Amino acid sequence: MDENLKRYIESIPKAELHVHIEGTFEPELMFEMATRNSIALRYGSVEEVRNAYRFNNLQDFLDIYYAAASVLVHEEDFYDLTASYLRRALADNVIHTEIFFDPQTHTARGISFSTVINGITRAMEDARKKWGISSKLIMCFLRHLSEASASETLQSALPYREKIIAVGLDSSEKGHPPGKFFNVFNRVREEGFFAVAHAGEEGPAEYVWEAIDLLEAERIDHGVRSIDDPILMEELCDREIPLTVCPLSNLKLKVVKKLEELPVKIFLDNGIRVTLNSDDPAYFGGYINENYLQTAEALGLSKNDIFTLARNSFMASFITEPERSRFLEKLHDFDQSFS
Ligand SMILES: Nc1ncnc2[nH]cnc12
Ligand SMILES: [Zn+2]
Repeated sequence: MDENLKRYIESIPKAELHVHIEGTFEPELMFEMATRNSIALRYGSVEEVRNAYRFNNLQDFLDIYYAAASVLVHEEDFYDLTASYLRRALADNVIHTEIFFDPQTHTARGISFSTVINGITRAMEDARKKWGISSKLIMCFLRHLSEASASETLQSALPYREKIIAVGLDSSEKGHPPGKFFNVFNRVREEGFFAVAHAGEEGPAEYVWEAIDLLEAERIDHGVRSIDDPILMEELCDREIPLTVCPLSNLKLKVVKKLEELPVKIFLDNGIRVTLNSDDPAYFGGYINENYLQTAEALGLSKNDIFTLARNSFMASFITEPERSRFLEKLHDFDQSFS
């Protein structure tokens, strides 16, 4: 790739809107925590762990991802995990990030909700003070579990409502349509949270319709299957509903055979607020800049496309309007002074 474009991608200020904190768990840190918490891992070395990261679909990945999370026990573990992601994101010039966490993965093994959320949010606060990185937290319900379990999780979250900006839906998509969570998402919105949902990753465009019409999701995570439905594409454009696309994730989970198949350029050219994100960077071989670089290379994206993607990331984020103006100003200043 052109050196100038590479430098532009690497240095442009951007927001990350789709990253699972449990998916940033690097094998080195996993071993360190397994040792300090006296938990046996089923792998003997970091290399063995990395070798196991070959997936044929979303479920293959989720099985390993949930197993690895069992090493996270104490508030300090959640703190360290979050701090190390934030440090890494900053190196990619992420100035704002909206982080997912999956409380049910932890509460199901007897870890309290407070341990998880206090560790994560303390690291977010410290990173803001130390490094100036802005962040927000999104709680996800695991869609392979019941709506009743999601409701219980929402109840546990209410004492921490000030720490959570939005509620989402993740895990195994096929066979678990958004409509399964219709009632709990009504409560999510009544309680004042924004709603988001993973949809149209492995599941059909119909699930994207359900997410926007039944759950009233304000942002769709992945959403790449929207390409199959021109009326849905128009709807996403008209209602300004952003998509948080995760290219390396889609490649590693075989949602696409090669990055050239990703409809990112088509979404851009149709005025859809598409953004690029890393999803589970420790598992998929790259943080956000690597996702931008490989996508730009595969799709022949221009500097102007990159600017639009970065601008979309701020337009699609759940920040206040003064914060958005401040970030957009930074973006424009960067673009003006880049040479
Ligand atoms: N790509 C993904 N899809 C659904 N659930 C997830 N949890 C973590 N990564 C995910
Ligand atoms: Zn995801």
